Amino acid sequence: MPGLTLLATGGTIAARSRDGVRNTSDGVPGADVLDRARAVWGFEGEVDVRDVAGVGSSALTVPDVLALVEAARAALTRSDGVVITHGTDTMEETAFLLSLALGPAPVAVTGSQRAFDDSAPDGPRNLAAALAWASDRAAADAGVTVVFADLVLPAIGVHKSATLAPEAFTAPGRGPIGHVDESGVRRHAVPPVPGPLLEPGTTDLPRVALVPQYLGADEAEIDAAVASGAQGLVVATFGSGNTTPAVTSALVRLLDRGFPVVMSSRTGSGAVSGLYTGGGADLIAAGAVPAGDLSPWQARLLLAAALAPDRSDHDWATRMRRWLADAGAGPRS
Ligand SMILES: NC(=O)C[C@H](N)C(=O)O
Repeated sequence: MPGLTLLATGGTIAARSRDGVRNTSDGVPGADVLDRARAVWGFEGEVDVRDVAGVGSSALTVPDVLALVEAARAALTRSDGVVITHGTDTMEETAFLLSLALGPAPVAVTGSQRAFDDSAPDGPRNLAAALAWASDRAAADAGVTVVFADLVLPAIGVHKSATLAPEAFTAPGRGPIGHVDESGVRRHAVPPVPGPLLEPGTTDLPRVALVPQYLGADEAEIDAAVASGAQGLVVATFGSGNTTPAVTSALVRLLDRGFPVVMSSRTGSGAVSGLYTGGGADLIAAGAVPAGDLSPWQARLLLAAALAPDRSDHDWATRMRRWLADAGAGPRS
């Protein structure tokens, strides 16, 4: 059995530049990226390389990522662990979908902020670290992680927090759970790893809208989301879970007719709650589900997975609350 499978999807780690502009849709194959990474710390383990896509991550769709999930699922039957190279722009969403589908399987996602042909690239070291992590016992039950800039971050809660800096990812309140550098692999925390929520073979997810809060927001985006066929809605609230009076009223009306509404905060750190009347308290009283410390983007995918078709149990809210509790993002009932 080969040690690892590398699934290459493109992104800046494979991109070449011309006149200062990067092209992520005409990148180098995974084998070339792997060669450079092997040179960093002399990784000699066996790696089965598969090029599954060759695009910037902003061009990926949910069905594309669900196809990647299936490729990772198949790879896990042939190898001890999976490493995925991926653009950084949507890495936090892909890593989260992988964790919703695969639970505790050892999958490390990485990429770079600098192009393959940069004179001081960060990609080879990031991939070297991901290979070292995924082939180490420490990764065996840690689930999906993002390995980047020497840090090992859990997929749940990971967030791209810098546009260009090589230290591109954080997971406030949740990570890093480990480090990989010249001294080797160190794991110093056990992340909560809920069991899979997505059924094997899922090829698409129901449409879920994301509605942002901003000074003076009214119900226009909510109306547009419902009119466009959304089957659920995540509101990126102010602070600890608040919304404008107009948005609170519109969401309570939706909840009263059984429309799924989930709360997440636009702050980037900490959990949402029902602390204030006129906002979070009213939404939770009407049946909105608070998504703990999940970002609006990860909460959107969680709701979509909880609403996914072909489930015998149709209670999306129960499924979400159970998963959130197992993820350390909600109360245990
Ligand atoms: N650093 C990167 O990989 C950004 C790139 N635009 C991508 O997400 O594919």
